[in-house]
Amino acid sequence: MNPFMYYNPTKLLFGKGQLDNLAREISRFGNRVLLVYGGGSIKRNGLYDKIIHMLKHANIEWFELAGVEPNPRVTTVRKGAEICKKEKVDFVLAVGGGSVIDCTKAIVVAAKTDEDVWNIISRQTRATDGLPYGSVVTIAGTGAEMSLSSVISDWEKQDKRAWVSSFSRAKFAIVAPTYMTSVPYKQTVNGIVDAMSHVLEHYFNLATNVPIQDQFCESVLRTIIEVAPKLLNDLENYEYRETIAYASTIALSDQLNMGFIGDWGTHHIDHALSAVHDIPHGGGMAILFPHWMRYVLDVENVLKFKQLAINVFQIDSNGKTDIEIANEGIDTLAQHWASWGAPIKLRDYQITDKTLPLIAEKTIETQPKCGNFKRLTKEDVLAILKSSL
Ligand SMILES: NC(=O)c1ccc[n+]([C@@H]2O[C@H](COP(=O)([O-])OP(=O)(O)OC[C@H]3O[C@@H](n4cnc5c(N)ncnc54)[C@H](O)[C@@H]3O)[C@@H](O)[C@H]2O)c1
Repeated sequence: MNPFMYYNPTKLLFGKGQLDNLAREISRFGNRVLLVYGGGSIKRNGLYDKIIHMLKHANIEWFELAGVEPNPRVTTVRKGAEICKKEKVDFVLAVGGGSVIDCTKAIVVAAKTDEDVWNIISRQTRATDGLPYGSVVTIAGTGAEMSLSSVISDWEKQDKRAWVSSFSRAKFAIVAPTYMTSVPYKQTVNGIVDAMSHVLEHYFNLATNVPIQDQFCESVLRTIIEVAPKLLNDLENYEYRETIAYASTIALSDQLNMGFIGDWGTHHIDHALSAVHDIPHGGGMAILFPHWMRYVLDVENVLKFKQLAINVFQIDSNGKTDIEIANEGIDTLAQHWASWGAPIKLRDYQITDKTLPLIAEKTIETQPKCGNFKRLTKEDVLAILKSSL
């Protein structure tokens, strides 16, 4: 493995009752709070009322930014930053999923500069300061609560960018499976696929001597595969929600990938795809990942695919070539996702071959070094997209 430094100071409060610590955690940093949330699911499941009650009780003044879009827009980030500046907000609280958390990561840096935040998101300049923020996570999948990264779209330019800053690290994350029982079936599937795709992105790396990291990844994948169908048959089951939520958080907390960088090429393709078509991230990953695997599999890297097939998908290797075993593993992954109801082809989102060259162009334009396990050219990206139709 490569030498590494691990530093993740986000305080994680996980599970039943942890929400009760919210006001205490906020009060360590401020008492004028911007509450950021999405389309209103937190009002329907009672979380909003509970949080407002806690803020009032702790004499914390709050302002609100509601309506953060799935695939959050830079225009919404600007709105949030304006509220922070005008109301002298000293802490931002994200309540929701990856979209709300990502939007908050951008708001906190935008609130501390007069520069347009897109310059930071598009990596023309770096953030130099940021307000502190925390999150209450209401949907499992992205793991955005423990990660530095944020993904923001400029819808007018059809541009979606992943960016990082040391100021986008949360002070705390409260992961609340209790409030995840209201997540609808389709979004639950998207989240499960997203968490698995993060683990798979780590798994496909070029480092040598990473047996512990490999087995961490394999055990998370095996557990998700075992629990996901149970959860999908019983959406209100707390224990299944808890397991998937923990898998999702750990998948992007940098604990599975110490000592190497994973591939991430498929994520880059999906960012360009959803910049053009505004589809859910988990849905895009479900379509793209098996096709990326089939495209990059070759005799030089087959052993990693074979290891995945045997250790995670329990493929019987008797009498089969390495390539056959690897392909059976890929097919089994795709079958699991399809059987859970994940989309399997781009046409499931009414996407045709018309926009594929543009998506390939955007992928490489925003990420010239696309993929680490296998570096992809624009032609490679186009071929993967075509096979995903
Ligand atoms: N920052 C990162 O590290 C990272 C990683 C992966 C993906 N992302 C980004 O995150 C975004 C997707 O986030 P997401 O998958 O968490 O979904 P999301 O935040 O977009 O939410 C999806 C939907 O679920 C609803 N929802 C959320 N919680 C709910 C609940 N408890 N009950 C009922 N409905 C609920 C929301 O209102 C929304 O309509 C994408 O923009 C993606 O690019 C970020």
